[in-house]
Formats: sequence, C-alpha cells, structure tokens
Amino acid sequence: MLKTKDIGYWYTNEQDFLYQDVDLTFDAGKMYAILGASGSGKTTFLSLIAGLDVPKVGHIYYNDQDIHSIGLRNYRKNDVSTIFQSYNLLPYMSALDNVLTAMSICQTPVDNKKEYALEHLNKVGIDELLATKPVTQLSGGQQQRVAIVRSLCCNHDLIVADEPTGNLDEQTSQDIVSLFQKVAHEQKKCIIIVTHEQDVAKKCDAIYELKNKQFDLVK
Ligand SMILES: Nc1ncnc2c1ncn2[C@@H]1O[C@H](COP(=O)(O)OP(=O)(O)OP(=O)(O)O)[C@@H](O)[C@H]1O
Repeated sequence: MLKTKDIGYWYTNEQDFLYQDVDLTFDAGKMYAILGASGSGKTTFLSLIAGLDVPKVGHIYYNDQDIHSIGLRNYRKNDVSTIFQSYNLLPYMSALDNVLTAMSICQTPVDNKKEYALEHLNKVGIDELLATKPVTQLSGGQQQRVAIVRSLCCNHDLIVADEPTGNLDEQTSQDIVSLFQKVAHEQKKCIIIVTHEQDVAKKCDAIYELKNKQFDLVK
C-alpha cells in the first residue's frame, strides 16, 4: 500500500542527514511498529509518510502512485489519518464534535454519524457524558483515546500513529493495540505505529528499527 523509494531527510544541512536511501514497504492488512532512540527521526519519518512534510530526496508511493501526483492535500483528506503525539484535538469542541468534524471533512460514508462516533468512543471507554464535555476537561489519556477514535472514524486505509499509547495505563494500552490489530487485520488497513514500548511492538506484524541512521526490519 505504501512504499518509500530512496528517501532522505535533513533539517538544517545535508551532512546532518537523519537518514538516506530509505526503501520501506508497508502492506494492507498489517500493523507495523517503528522503534528507535529518542531524536533518531521517527516523528519526522511519520510526517513524511503522512504527507505533512516532504522528503529532501526520493519519493513516496501510495498504491503505486506518487503522493505528489495525488496531491498532499488530497492524500491527507482521503487516504491517510494521523494520530499525533500531542493529540491535536480542537480544544473548543467536545470529544464527539472533534470526531464528527473529522468525519465530515473526510466524508466518512456512514448514515448516522453521531451514533457511529459514539459507538466508537464507547469502545475505548468514553461514554456519552464524557464525549459531550469540552475536550479540555478530559484527562490526557482520555484525549489520546479521542484522537485515536477520530482517526479510526475517518475510515482511511492508512493510519499512522505517533506514540498512541504513551499516556495510557497498561490495560487501556493493550485494549487500544488489540483494537488496532483488529482494524488492520479485519478491515485490511495498514497501521504504522511509532512506539517506545516493546509490548506494543511485539504485537505488530513487523517491526522497523531506526538505528545508526538506517531502518532495519527486525521482525
Ligand atoms: N523543526 C525542526 N528543525 C530542526 N531540527 C528538528 C526539527 N524537528 C526535529 N528536529 C530534530 O530532528 C531530530 C529527529 O526528531 P524527531 O522528532 O523526528 O525524533 P524522534 O525519533 O521522533 O524523537 P522522540 O522519540 O523523542 O519523539 C532530532 O534531533 C530533533 O532535534
């Protein structure tokens, strides 16, 4: 579903590159982990495959089409959902409205959007009372779950997530990873997760480790 071809990236100068010649493949129906030390460039890599930033060299293909020819705006709107480390929820809205707004932008093909959103929020332990409160009144872990649901409800085929379980207790984290697994395997989505947690990585179908400026397939 997604391929990177010879991509390289640096921020300030080319000699300080984060990586070069990165050729990775991500298939539909699978969940991937990206591991690596802090500062190695994992978030930067996610921003490239999510179409939020552009590699300095190389190309990214989504279903064999260069994401530039799809158009990054179209790609983000129709094909890829991003779960940000800092959630990026709209603070003046409720959890429910955050999910509904995203569904409306992505034009999720569902008749009763409110029922669909509430059902998915419920699955991660956000009941209707919590879902209708201003999102700023929710805890960090609750906001993280709203961000996860917002991305799942967009129904895109590719989901990229930056430390999606970073703020969750062990049980909730396991539940979320099982949910991701189910979505990847049953709905044939491709889910790519940046994580520091070995337990999360172990549940993924494949693991890429970013080390010494290169990605190695370690599982
Ligand atoms: N906007 C920026 N301008 C310059 N350098 C940056 C910028 N954003 C990140 N960097 C640097 O690029 C490197 C990779 O950052 P990135 O956030 O991708 O790492 P990471 O592996 O996701 O780290 P962490 O696990 O701590 O979140 C770091 O050294 C960081 O300081």
